[in-house]
Amino acid sequence: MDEQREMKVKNPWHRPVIILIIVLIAIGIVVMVATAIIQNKPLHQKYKYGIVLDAGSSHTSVFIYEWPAEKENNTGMVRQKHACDVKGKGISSYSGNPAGAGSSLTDCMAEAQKIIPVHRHQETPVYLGATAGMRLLRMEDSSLSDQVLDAVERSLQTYPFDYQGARIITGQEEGAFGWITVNYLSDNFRKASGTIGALDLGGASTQITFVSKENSENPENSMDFRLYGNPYHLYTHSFLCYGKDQVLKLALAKKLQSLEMQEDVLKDACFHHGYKANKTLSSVFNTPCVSEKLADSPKSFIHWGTGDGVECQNAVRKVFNHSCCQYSTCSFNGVYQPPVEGHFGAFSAFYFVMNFLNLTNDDLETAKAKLINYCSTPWEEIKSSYPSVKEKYLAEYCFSGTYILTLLEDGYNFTSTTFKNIEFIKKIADSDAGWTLGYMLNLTNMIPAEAPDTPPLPHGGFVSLMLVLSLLIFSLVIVGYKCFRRPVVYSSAPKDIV
Ligand SMILES: Nc1ccn([C@@H]2O[C@H](COP(=O)(O)OP(=O)(O)OP(=O)(O)O)[C@@H](O)[C@H]2O)c(=O)n1
Ligand SMILES: [Ca+2]
Repeated sequence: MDEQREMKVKNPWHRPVIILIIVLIAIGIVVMVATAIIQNKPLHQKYKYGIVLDAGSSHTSVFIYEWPAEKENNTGMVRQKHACDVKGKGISSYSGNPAGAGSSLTDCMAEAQKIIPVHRHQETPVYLGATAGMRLLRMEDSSLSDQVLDAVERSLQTYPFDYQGARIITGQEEGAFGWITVNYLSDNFRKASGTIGALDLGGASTQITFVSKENSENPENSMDFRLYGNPYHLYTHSFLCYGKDQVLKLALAKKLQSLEMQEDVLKDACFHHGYKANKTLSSVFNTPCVSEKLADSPKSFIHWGTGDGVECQNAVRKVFNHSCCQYSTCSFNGVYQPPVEGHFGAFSAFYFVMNFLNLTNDDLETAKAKLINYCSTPWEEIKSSYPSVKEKYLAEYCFSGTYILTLLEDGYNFTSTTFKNIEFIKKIADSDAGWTLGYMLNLTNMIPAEAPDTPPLPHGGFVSLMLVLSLLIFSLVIVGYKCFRRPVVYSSAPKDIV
């Protein structure tokens, strides 16, 4: 019978071996990817903590920072976890009762004990930095400022944290650490994309800090840093007495000095029409910022608002002395300042005041016009429009707004064009802008001079790459198998020969 017989001439064990190889490759890939994922998956985050007390002239704030324990040297990792405002005034107001300065901290420090996990307490550093209020107290009486610092030190040592010291920081530190804070939070050091300047306005001093191309004409205004492998040449200056509370005293004192001796009514264009308050002379002259004391004058005066924004501007300009400058350019009071460069973040009272006045998004001309209008609003109307705002704050916003615009324009020499480069900010990435974060980063060596070695790929990228490559290999093996497997050979057998 002629019968075509189909016959495979393949090696009988060929197919199972290839299948076994493919299965082994697949298992190998799965194991490889699984290992990569497990090996590289972020560990359950363990956090470390640090506490910084900002003992400002008007009040004290306690800041708690946290960062992933295993990523101490990665920039951008430290964040503000909590902020607590200490009740009452700043520590310098306790010069008559130093112990009170210590006990004022108890509520906020108790909060810190609750927020930070107990097993981290012992290793959590605590720093207190005091600013312009304490600088002024030290100028008046250094033994009093020492007593206040001793009292806060004794208080802070009673907590289970790692107490690292309480000191009055310098104006340069205040400016530079504020600059570090805003640029750290904006991730500008890692991106190396250029930095922003920092403008800080407190109750008793104000700081301006920015990177300048100019060679500094005064070493006191210059600071050099190397951060993450990049050098930064900073211009910084802190004006003691030019915080908004002290400058108000300065402006009032100038007016009081020009009053006729017998008068006891002080007409003030920076306060609203209808505002009237009895004030003592000592409430104005109780600071080293106001040098000439008034003799032969009534012990109190009536502070009488006339609400004239333009006149207020003229009065505020008088607190800046432009008559002497021994450098190529100055801000005011003979202080060297190169022209402002780049973008700026303006925080603390710059923000509080401009935000209250709703001027944070305006250009300079609009802001001035709106402010003049605000200053001319009668006091009764202001009070009824903002019933929940403390009267003391409310009464001063016309003055403070005028001071801020004058300081920026006449003091620091911002123009209508460069004013647009100022952003009024309170927080960046949920952390307050201020000097405290930069201070802690510096003291805990968390900003290295050189860029730390980091893996070329982030974890997510690494895992994805592994996955894609594995799938590619797998597909290639399948395709290879299909294309190159030995063809099935059919052969026609010769008819049976009988
Ligand atoms: N919501 C707020 C909070 C504060 N202030 C005022 O803003 C000023 C500055 O506050 P702050 O930046 O906290 O100053 P300090 O740090 O206390 O002062 P310094 O930095 O000069 O030591 C103070 O006059 C305060 O009364 C305000 O107008 N509105
Ligand atoms: Ca401050």
